[in-house]
Amino acid sequence: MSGDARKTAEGLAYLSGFGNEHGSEAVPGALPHGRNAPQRAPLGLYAEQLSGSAFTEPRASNRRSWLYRIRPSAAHPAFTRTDNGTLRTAPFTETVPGPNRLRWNPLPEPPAGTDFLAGLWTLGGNGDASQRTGIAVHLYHANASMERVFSDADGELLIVPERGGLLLRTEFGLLHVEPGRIALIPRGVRFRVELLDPAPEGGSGARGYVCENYGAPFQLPDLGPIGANGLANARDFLAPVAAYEDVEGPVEVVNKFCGNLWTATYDHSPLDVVAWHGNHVPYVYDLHRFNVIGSISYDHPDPSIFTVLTSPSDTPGLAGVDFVVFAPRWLVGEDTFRPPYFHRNVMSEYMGLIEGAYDAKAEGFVPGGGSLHNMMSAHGPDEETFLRASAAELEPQKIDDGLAFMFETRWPVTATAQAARADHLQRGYDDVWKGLGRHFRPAG
Ligand SMILES: O=C(O)Cc1cc(O)ccc1O
Ligand SMILES: [Fe+2]
Repeated sequence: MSGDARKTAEGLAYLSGFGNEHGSEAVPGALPHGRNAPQRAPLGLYAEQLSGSAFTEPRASNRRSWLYRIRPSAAHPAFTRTDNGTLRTAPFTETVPGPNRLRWNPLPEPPAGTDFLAGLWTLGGNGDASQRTGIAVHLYHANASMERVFSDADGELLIVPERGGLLLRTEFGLLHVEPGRIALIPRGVRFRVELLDPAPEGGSGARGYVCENYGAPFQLPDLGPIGANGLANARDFLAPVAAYEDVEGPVEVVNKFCGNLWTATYDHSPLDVVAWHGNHVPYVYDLHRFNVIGSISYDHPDPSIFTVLTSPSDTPGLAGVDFVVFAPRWLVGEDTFRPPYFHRNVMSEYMGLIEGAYDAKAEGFVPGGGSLHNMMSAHGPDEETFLRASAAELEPQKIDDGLAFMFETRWPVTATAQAARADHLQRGYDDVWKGLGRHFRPAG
């Protein structure tokens, strides 16, 4: 194992900037200059391109990286099928998509020895992985570090921890992510997840959410009249510096391909990239860096103003999925009902809670849980929130007691069978709106 690969999460070095042409070498001289594929790559390494877009996609959306590695990725035996566990993939056909509002409590405790991959539990999703459209919503609960290596050919992985820190050992280097931060692993990039804190505060194991995005890679949203700065600033996305494992010996590598898990035992670690350059790279981002923009006059703005990352579709403004964060902010709206409004949305909304509480729900929406409000399903503040906000004194108010997020997607989300039948599915969620009675007084 190289010195770099043995680093802990503390003191990791990063490269700042989203979408940049980054480059890094763990050993001086490992990264070639002036060409990608010299006749003999430096230090006896193999040169290999990893393409995240078609070769011919427009420059603005073209993604690839060049990796300089001890062994070429091609040097591996055949993959064989292995158990998919609780992982499911689009098209989702185990249930029919429904108009009912659904809400779940956190996942139950997994058996001892559950690593991140085994701990992935699919809630639902849309589209078709082999057509590269749509998303899957997964939750994870793990209590063991991975010893195997994983890569996902079906899509990129947006990891949103809710409990416990993770060290991600990727082909590109090491990333540290913890609750309040997110990680983005591009399609096809191999990585291993190690738990930094086996007994985090509030419970055992590491928990969180994953958006598996089969569609166009996440990018920063356009800012329009907001201007050149704001929301998630590009420089706050951090890519790793090169760090490699020089390990000879059996390593299990699991590959998710068109919905199934495939396994092969390599005779070396595939995390053996000594240098790399390119823009198809993993990132971490601290959600506390999000520059929240909102109304300073009246009305509650649409939550698109809170978009951190968007996966665009062929129709401008219509995202395959938006990742939206409800971060601490001031509310100052005058003569305004300040919490999220009642609404029906053509987009479908999966929401999760990283910590604290969410301003539309007084109770029942808990960290590690989640809610699904599918296309056109009516939702909004629960009764208690409605009554409180309708009567509130409209002083400037700091909302800083929680961190919630939303995966908002253009297609309805179909639940998996395990999600539709789960014990931790809350029965009676509709009741949170039941008491909203009539206040209509025609005479004013
Ligand atoms: O349903 C939700 O809580 C998410 C949401 C938040 C908001 O501020 C406005 C609209 C919306 O869908
Ligand atoms: Fe909503």
